[in-house]
Amino acid sequence: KLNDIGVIGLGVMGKNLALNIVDNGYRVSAFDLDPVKVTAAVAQARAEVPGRAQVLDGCNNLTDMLASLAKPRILVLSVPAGAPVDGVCSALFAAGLEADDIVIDTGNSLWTDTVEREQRYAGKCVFFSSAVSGGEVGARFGPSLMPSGDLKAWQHVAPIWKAIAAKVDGATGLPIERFEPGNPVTEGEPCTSYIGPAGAGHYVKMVHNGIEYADMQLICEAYQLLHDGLGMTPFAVGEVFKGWNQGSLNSYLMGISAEVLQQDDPLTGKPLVEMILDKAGQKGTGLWTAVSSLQIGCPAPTIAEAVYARAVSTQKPLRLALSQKLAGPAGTKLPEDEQQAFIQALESALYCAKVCSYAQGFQLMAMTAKEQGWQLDFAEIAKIWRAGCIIRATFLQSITQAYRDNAELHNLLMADSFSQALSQKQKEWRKAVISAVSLGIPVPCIASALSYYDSYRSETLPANLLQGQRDYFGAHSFERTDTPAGDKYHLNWSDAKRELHKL
Ligand SMILES: O=C(O)[C@H](O)[C@@H](O)[C@H](O)[C@H](O)COP(=O)(O)O
Repeated sequence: KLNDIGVIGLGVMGKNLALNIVDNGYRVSAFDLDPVKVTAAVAQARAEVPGRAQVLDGCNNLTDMLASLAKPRILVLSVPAGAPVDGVCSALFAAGLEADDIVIDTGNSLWTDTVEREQRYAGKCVFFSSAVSGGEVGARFGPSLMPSGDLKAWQHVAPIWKAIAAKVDGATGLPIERFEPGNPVTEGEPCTSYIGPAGAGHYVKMVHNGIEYADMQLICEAYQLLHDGLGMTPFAVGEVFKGWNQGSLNSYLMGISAEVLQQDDPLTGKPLVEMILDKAGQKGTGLWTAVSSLQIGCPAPTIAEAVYARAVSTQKPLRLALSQKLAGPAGTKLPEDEQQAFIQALESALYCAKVCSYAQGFQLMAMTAKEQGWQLDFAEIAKIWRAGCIIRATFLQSITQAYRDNAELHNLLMADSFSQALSQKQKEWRKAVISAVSLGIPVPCIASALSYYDSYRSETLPANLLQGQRDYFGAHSFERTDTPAGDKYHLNWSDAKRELHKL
């Protein structure tokens, strides 16, 4: 009997996706340039559920893989973004791939590359894509999947994707999680649905990662405030996070942050986090999101600040030098009697800033969708992010609801549920930022989100002076508040009479 699907690239994500597909009853062919990885994956599939019928067939080359698959063939690529994707495609064409075979790129590819590949490979194969979120455990037991491209191809892929995707309870919206090989979650709503034409899925995943950056940075800022500002141990901060994880800040990232903070270093016995060098890595998706927001003119300061925070963290020598040169506030600890109120205020601040970073991400997707002519369903996107992915959080249910109430929502801050919550919590948010500033502790994301909030609730912004400045030095002209929109004026600043001209 021919197999149902092939997986190419058996690194952590590829191997786990393959095992997940096998768990769900599909026959899988697996290939990797490294034969050791093939043997290991086949052995793991056998060992995890001894004696089970469905198998993982290891292939020695792509020709064998193509021969082992039912047509039209479905091939999952789990290789690094960029040239490796094209490398595998060329090798598949050489091995005999056919025009209606479906190739699915599951890496973190730049969305414009995906658009270009679909066109470039048209007639040689159906180049499809499905971004995957959830890391290695997600890939193994249920990721969030963001497929896009040819709709007919999706019809072929959908049954497998819906089977392997994370699941949520339809009524509560809560994840249904089980991490047992051979015993997949089959009940509940799958966290995957067709996103749109080529590139749309990778764009949505990119924004997911931009929001992920902001979420992570916000939690890190809270940690530094509690650790440096209140003198709490990492373990004690972990306890606070565990408490917050029971409330409106419930999320996968909050949960793992508590675990990381309460983990001791196997080598020294000290809190592991105190042995980890404070230099953050990044592989590009957050940066792409910030760049996309700047290009399209969608304010996403909290996402951008999260990218910058990673950048400044890598400049350790400069920070060490400047920490000896630059003065800061005298008091660096919050008095005991203010600590409880501060922890509460910080919880509100984190919630408000989190809402703002999601508002930035969803508005960015909406503006790009308009530009690209995509029909993105934001209620559905929030729904498939409720489980499996890195930003999974109960609060995504409220976003789903907000877009179900109004699919044309311009910005999440317009939704009553969020505008009321932020209006109610903004006092505490300000208190947290004021304390951070007076303690000299950097909160680029918590504070930029507050400025974002205050900018959007400002009927008038100082852009009137800015237009005056631009007109003064560059005759860039300005619109007036008392004439029809679009009418442009320029004042002759260098002329003593300073005449105003309608352009
Ligand atoms: O959704 C996910 O499963 C993750 O986001 C995944 O895609 C990956 O871990 C990031 O790419 C890490 O990104 P950085 O290395 O840029 O932090």
